[in-house]
Amino acid sequence: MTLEIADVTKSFGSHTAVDHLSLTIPKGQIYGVLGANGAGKTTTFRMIIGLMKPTSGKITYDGIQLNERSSERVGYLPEERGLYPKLTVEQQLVYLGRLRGMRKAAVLEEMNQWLDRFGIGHYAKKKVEELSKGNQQKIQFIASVLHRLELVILDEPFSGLDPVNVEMLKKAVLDVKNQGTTLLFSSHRMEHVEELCEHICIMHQGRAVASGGIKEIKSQHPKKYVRIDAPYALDFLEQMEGVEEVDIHPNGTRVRIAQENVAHDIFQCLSDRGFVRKFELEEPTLNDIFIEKVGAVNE
Ligand SMILES: Nc1ncnc2c1ncn2[C@@H]1O[C@H](COP(=O)(O)OP(=O)(O)OP(=O)(O)O)[C@@H](O)[C@H]1O
Repeated sequence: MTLEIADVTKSFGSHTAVDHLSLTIPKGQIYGVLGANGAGKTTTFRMIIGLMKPTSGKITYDGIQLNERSSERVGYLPEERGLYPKLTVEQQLVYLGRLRGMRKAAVLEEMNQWLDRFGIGHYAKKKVEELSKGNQQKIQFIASVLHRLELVILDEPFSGLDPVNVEMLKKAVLDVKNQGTTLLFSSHRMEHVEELCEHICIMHQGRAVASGGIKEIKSQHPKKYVRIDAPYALDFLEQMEGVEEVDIHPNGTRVRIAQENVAHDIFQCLSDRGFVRKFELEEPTLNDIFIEKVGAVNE
């Protein structure tokens, strides 16, 4: 019981936006799609909700092929905001809820709970255009989860939100997941993905350059890092065999090593020199893996 993207390609003329993409999105989880601008995330989402047809390949949910009617079965927060500026928040949400067969009273009940939770209960009668960008984003989120559909797709849900609202939305996403919904979301920000997801895909030029469980992806990544804080110069590290990069920060030094046993050699050298405040072998972060696979993210 999963969302399955099988060998999907989407071309626009001679440009291939999604290139033989295969992904399995497990049910009941939060799945993160990472990628730089133009990687093909939005195009993939549009195909899942049936706004676009794949040029080739198949997308199935619970074994059933998705089509133009799929948008009724999938909650969607689009990247470009899709609210009617002249409607009030209440009119907007009642309209969207009714489209999917919800009764007005049920919409209002859900809406009021969400608005209160987001600290904007008093905005129900305000026009969407009167709300700040961040608050419009919250309304857009409510619109995508209001009907409690099994699958919800959030395209860049955290963009434009301040850190307090990012945290608020992250908790909301987790609660929606805990009620049994499968969520698929995209982001440029690794830390959001790393915190929320068990499974991810890193997209680059329409292809999945890495996909699967975060733990497995990390364990397949042989590069390791050592974080060191010692009260003496660490320049000598750069000359050591197996040391690939030394990043010196005011609150510690981070060293990329070719494999784990180089950490033993470093530790030996450090203890010959004296006291070490901190020595820690770290897994690569998603950011490290992303940069290695794709290059730096341009935001
Ligand atoms: N309707 C379209 N017609 C032509 N080209 C398109 C169309 N939609 C997307 N593309 C192209 O497909 C590529 C992938 O775009 P897409 O919007 O899927 O990327 P993205 O990963 O969502 O990027 P971003 O993070 O900037 O939103 C881009 O090169 C884009 O210009």
